[in-house]
Amino acid sequence: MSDGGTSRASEVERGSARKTAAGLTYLTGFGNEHASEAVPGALPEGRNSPQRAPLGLYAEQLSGAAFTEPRAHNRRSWLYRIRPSAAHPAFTRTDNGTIRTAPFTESVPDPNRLRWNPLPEPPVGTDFLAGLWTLGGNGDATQRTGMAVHLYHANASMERVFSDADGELLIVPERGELLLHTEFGRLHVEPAQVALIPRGVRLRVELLDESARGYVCENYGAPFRLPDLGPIGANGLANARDFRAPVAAYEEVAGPVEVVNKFCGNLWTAVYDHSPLDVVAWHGSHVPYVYDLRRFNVLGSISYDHPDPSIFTVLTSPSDTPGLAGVDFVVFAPRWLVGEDTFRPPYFHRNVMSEYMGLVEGAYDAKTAGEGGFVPGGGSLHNMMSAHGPDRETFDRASAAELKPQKIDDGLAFMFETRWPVALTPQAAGADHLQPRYDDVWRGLEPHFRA
Ligand SMILES: O=C(O)Cc1cc(O)ccc1O
Ligand SMILES: [Fe+2]
Repeated sequence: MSDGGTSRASEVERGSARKTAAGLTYLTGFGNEHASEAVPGALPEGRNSPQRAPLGLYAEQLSGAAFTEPRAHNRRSWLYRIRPSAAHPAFTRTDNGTIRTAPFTESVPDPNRLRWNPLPEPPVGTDFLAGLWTLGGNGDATQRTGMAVHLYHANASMERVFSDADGELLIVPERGELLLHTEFGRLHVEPAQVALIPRGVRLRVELLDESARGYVCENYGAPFRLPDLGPIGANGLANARDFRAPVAAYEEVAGPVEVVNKFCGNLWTAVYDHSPLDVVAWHGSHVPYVYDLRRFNVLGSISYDHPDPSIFTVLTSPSDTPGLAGVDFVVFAPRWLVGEDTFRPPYFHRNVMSEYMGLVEGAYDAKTAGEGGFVPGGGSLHNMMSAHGPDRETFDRASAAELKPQKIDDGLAFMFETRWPVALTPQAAGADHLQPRYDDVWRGLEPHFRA
């Protein structure tokens, strides 16, 4: 249950950080009451708020749910820290850079199928926060509804600390390993894994490679949870035991530390005289975690037809209407296709939900790969009711394919699927890396009708 405290000095050098990352210890499970102390005796026994917290620490609660939310969904953690979070100077506004927040009203929602190439190379010295670039989203952060789709491209580690009051951050790396220094301890995340930083939890992102690229779903709504399994039974899809939370690790840094706070769509900054990553022990359920998408237990048809991709849901953020997610995180992981007399790739469809898709590696079975196609680091948006599905090449190939068992193991794609249309930021609508002729992939689907 304990891990040594960490000083920033021991991690500045890249080689040692990689060693640290490899040796990280984790707590396992989803939605648990976890507990961890970096120094033995730091965690109070039998109560949350003793008259004097152990070792001269300050006790502080971080609530991710209203105090009164049902027990099954209530989320809070108790942090035992060197200084209370309240000990900070005033925040002042700072530039939002390329980060935007819902409501997204600057451009007219677009019914067209859209596809982007990866973000261009950022200027030298771009950290994770400066490298965040908002594509669009929906809802309203102040109403705690909806979500934003961001991409990031960074080439420097953060010196500053960031927290997001507007939502939780689901980080989906596509290139480059990250070491996430959080109030709860450290998480290592690499492509094919995802990390979740709960609302309000402070974090510093260290790059373990020259540069890092990926996607972020900022979820303003109910915290992501595991989907119910219904008739699937008690096991399958993402198994709870594969989620890993950090063990406590703290920084005792004297001197100025910039802390940036995203609040109702704007960035605010304050210079602290210490690092707020100074939590020596904690317990609770509002915690960051990592999950390896390669652990996803993919279920599918073993008879005929292509099941709806809801069967690939890793995490869901329910809205106030049962079954209608504010956002689902869906993964298209390696799997066998065995359907008989079946068109095996994704079908042609129009969906009341809106679909943003990204690619972590390889290719996706409905979309032709390669230059100008659906490429790792790129993304597509098929908004509410827009017609899409296999491109012409895929349709021709799959309609003629011999239907022997086939392993799809050359890619890892994912989808943020949301109940509300995704409105674009002007920077996404006018991006140089927006592909101008995406519609052409469905050209040449000629009628074959014979009466
Ligand atoms: O459009 C997509 O590629 C995503 C998707 C995949 C699938 O297998 C079925 C429906 C669907 O929207
Ligand atoms: Fe789709």
